[in-house]
Amino acid sequence: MSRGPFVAALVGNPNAGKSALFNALTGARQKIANYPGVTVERKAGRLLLPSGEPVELVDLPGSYGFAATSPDEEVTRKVIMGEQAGQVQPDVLVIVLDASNLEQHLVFAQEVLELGRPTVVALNMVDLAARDGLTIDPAALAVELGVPVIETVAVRRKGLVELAAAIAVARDSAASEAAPVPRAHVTLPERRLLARQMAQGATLSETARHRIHARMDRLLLHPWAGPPVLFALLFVVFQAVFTWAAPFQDALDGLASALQDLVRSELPASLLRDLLTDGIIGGVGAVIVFLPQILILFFFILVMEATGYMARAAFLMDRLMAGVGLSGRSFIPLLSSFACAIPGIMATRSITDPKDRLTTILIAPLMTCSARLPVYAVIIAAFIPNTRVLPGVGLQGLVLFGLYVAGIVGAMVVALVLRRSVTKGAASGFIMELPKYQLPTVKDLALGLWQRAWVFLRRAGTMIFTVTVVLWLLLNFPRAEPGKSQVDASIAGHVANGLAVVMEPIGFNRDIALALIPSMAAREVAVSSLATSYAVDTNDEAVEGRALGDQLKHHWTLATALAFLAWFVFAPQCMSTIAVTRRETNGWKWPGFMLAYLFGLAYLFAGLTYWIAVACGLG
Ligand SMILES: Nc1nc2c(ncn2[C@@H]2O[C@H](COP(=O)(O)OP(=O)(O)OP(=O)(O)O)[C@@H](O)[C@H]2O)c(=O)[nH]1
Ligand SMILES: [Mg+2]
Repeated sequence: MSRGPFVAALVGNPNAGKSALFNALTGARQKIANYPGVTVERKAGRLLLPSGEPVELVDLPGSYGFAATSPDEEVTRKVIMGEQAGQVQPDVLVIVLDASNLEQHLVFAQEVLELGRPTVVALNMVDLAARDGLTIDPAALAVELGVPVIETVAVRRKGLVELAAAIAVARDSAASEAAPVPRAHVTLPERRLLARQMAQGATLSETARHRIHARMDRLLLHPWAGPPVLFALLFVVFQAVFTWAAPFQDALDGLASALQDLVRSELPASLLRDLLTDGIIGGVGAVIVFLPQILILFFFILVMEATGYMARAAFLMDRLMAGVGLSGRSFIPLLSSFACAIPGIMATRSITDPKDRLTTILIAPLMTCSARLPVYAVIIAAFIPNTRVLPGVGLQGLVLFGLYVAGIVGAMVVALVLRRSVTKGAASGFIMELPKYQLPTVKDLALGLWQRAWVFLRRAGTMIFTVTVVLWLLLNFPRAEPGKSQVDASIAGHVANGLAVVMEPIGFNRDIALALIPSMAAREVAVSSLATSYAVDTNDEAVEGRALGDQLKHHWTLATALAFLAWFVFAPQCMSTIAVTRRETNGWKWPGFMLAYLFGLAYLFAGLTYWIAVACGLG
C-alpha cells in the first residue's frame, strides 16, 4: 500500500490548547489554507517523529461534540470521519484535554474514543491544574480511557517528545490492525456521568476551593448558559444605575438649587449674578448630579474586574467577536471605552494584528462612554415614565440598557462591514489566561471609585466649567432689545439658527443645535448647555426655578427626545477622541473617516427614530 505520510489530527474542546500544541510540535513547518468549499481554516504541518520520520499533523477547530452544528465543528466531525473533501482521514487521533477542566473535556473525548480509532491523549495544561491545587494521575486516566495519556504543557514545550513517541506507537498499531473496533455507544447524560466518575477517579488531590471555582467556570463559561448570565448581570447593573442613584441625585440637585437661591438673595440683580446662577451653578451643577450614577456603574465594573469575572466575560465574548471578524483581544479596549474612548483606544496597542486594531479603534466610540450617561439620564428621566415593566424591572433602566445595547450592536455591525471592506483581512487568534476567582478588597474598590469620582469632578471643574462659561457669554452677547429673545439675539443663537436648518429634518430644534456644538468638547456639556440656554431665555422667575427636566418637557416632543437619544448613540465623540485616534493611526485619514461615518450614522438613526416616532403619533 503506497500513500502519503501518516496523518495525525488534534481534536478536543475549544481552548484545550490544540493550536498551542500544534505550533509547538510543528514549528515553522506549517501550511494554512481553507478547506475546499468552507471558510474554516485548514492548518496542517509536519511533525518529525523521534525516528526522524515525518507525520502530517492537522489542527482541528475545537468542538463540544459530533452533533454540533457550527461550520467549524462540522469540519472537525467530517475530518475525523474521513468525509471532508481535501483531507485524508487521520490515522491517529490526538485528543487534547485541559487538565484543569478535566470533567468537561472528557465528555467529547469519550465520543471520539467510541470510534475505536488509534488514539493518544495529551493531558495538557497540567501547569494550570497544579497552580489550582489539582493533581491528576495520568496512569489512572490511561486505564480508564484505555489509551495512552501523556502530560503536556504546550506553552512550555513540556511533554512534546513523549507525545510524539506515543503517536509513533499508535501509528504502528494502526498499520497492523485491520479495522477500527468501535466501542459501545452511550448517550450524552451517561457520558457526562462517566466523565465525572473518570475525572474523580484520576484526581489524586483537589482543594475544596478548586472544586467550587471549577463549578463556577462550568456555568459562567458554558457556551449556552454563560452569555445569558452575562447579559442578566449587565441588565441588573443598568437597573441599579437608576434606582440606587435617585436619592443621592435628589440631594445633589437640592444642594445646587439652594446654592442658586443663596446667590440670588445675596447679590443684586446683574449679569454677574446671572453668570453665577445660570452659567456656573446651573450648568456645572446639571452635570455634577450624575456623579452617583457614574459611581454605581463603576462600582459594578470594578467588582467584575476584581473578582476575575471580567476576563471570563472577554473569554465568552471571544466567540461572538469572532463572528464579526474581531477577537477577544478587542474586548478589553472596547470595555474600557465604556468609561472613556481615550483609554480604550490607547489600550488597542495590545492588539498585534494591525487591521484588528484599526477596526477596534474605529468602533470604540460606539461604546457608550460615561460622559454620555448624564445626557441619556436627563432625557430618560424627563420623557420616559418611571413605571415598572415587570416586578423589579423599571422602564427607565430598560431604556438605558437598550441604548447601551444599541451602541454595542451598532459597533458589531460596523465591525462586520469594515472587516469585509476597508479593514479586510484574516481574523487573528486570541490568547488569554483566566485569572483565579477572588473576593474584591474594600480598599481597592474604594480607591478605584475615588479615582473615578476625581476624574469626573476634575472634568466638571475644568473643561465643562470653561465650556459652560464661554457658552454663557456667547448666549448673553450681544444683548437683546427688551422684550426680544436673548438667545435669538446672541452669537451662539445665530450659529445655532444656521445649524438648525440642517438639523430640522431629524426633529432637532434650535436649542439642540445649540447644545451639539459645545458637546464636541465634552459630552456632558450637552446637559449643561441646555440648562444654561433655557435659563438665559426665561425672564419669569417662577419658570426659571424649574428643573431642567421640566424645561425639556415644556420645549420638546417625545419624538424629538427619542431622536436626540439616538443621535447620541452614534454621534462622534469629543475632540479628544478624534485627537487620540489621529495620534494612534498616524494621520488624519482614519479620524476623518471616523468623524464622517459616525456623523452619517447619527443623522440617519436620529432621523429614522424621529420619523418613526412621528408616524406613531408621538410628535
Ligand atoms: N498555561 C498553559 N496555557 C496553555 C497551555 N496550552 C495552551 N495554553 C493556552 O491556552 C489558550 C488556548 O489555547 P489554544 O491552543 O488556542 O486552544 P485550542 O484548543 O486551539 O482552541 P480552539 O482553536 O478554540 O479550539 C491559549 O491562550 C494558550 O496559550 C498549557 O499547557 N499551559
Ligand atoms: Mg485552535
